[in-house]
Amino acid sequence: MFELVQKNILITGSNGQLGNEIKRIAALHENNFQFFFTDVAELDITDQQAIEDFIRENNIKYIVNCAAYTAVDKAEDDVALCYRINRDAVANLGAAATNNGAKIIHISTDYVYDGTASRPYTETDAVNPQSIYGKSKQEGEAALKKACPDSIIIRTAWLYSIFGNNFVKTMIKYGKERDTLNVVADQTGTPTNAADLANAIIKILDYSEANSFKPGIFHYSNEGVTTWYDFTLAIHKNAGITNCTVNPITTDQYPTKATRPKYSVLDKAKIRNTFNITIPRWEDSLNICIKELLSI
Ligand SMILES: NC(=O)C1=CN([C@@H]2O[C@H](COP(=O)(O)OP(=O)(O)OC[C@H]3O[C@@H](n4cnc5c(N)ncnc54)[C@H](O)[C@@H]3O)[C@@H](O)[C@H]2O)C=CC1
Repeated sequence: MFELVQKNILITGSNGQLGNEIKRIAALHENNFQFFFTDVAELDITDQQAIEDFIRENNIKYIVNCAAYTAVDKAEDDVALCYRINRDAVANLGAAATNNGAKIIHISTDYVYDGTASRPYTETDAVNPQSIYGKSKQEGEAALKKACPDSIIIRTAWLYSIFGNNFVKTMIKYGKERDTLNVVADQTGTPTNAADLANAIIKILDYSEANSFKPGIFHYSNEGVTTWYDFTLAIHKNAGITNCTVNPITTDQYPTKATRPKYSVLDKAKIRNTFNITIPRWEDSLNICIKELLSI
């Protein structure tokens, strides 16, 4: 008789934007997968022994690492902790996965690039991070590949969600409170609705079960290109905010501790073609998120 074997999946950092979005859709996939949702209180990824024990005791087959140190500017001063979470803990996860025959899907960032390109980055382009956060994530990728060659690394960008704090929520808040707002117009990239990335991750898990695990680096953001300024205009339009004038400014006019890439559009042909994933445009996904935010 055919026996359905559920595969156990550990989601780390599940109280964050991406982790919460995976939680939301997990129920639809419980026939194939049993999810173990954890965050730092239940499972601190810097605790190597705890990670080893958890993976072994729960017979984990896949780890989706959504845990990270994500405070980009704060990281410039909080260097040791940033590296502990974004590099050393990722190496530990990799070692624990290898020791226990598990596979990893790890999330990385467009900040591994220096942003000097003038065409979309492909996964084979040289990395050259310009911030502590970017460096820590890039070194995390390298440490993971060494500790667990059977890993998928997804570089994403400009993540937002109905959960947590993010640019979309902040611009809605400021748009309601202020008459004018200055937003950087010379940084180009693509926003990513974390719900879309969560769907892509589930699709990769399904694919891995049905076919084979395809290790490597992959890009994922929504489709299209924008700047923070144009993104803000779209946010306000979708949210029905009409009383706030948004002024375009340059990066020099808005200094931040951490250097951001000027250009970080990601080429996504590899993830689309490998896993047969359809990627929504950023305008459509923004519309969906804001509709949901306004209904809460
Ligand atoms: N937010 C963004 O704009 C972007 C994020 N990314 C990457 O995407 C991934 C997901 O990001 P978000 O969901 O936005 O992050 P988030 O900041 O919303 O969530 C991160 C989660 O990790 C948890 N965490 C931190 N330290 C931990 C530890 N030692 N043990 C266990 N959990 C710990 C936090 O409690 C939090 O719930 C991260 O790898 C991030 O670097 C990549 C590009 C852009």
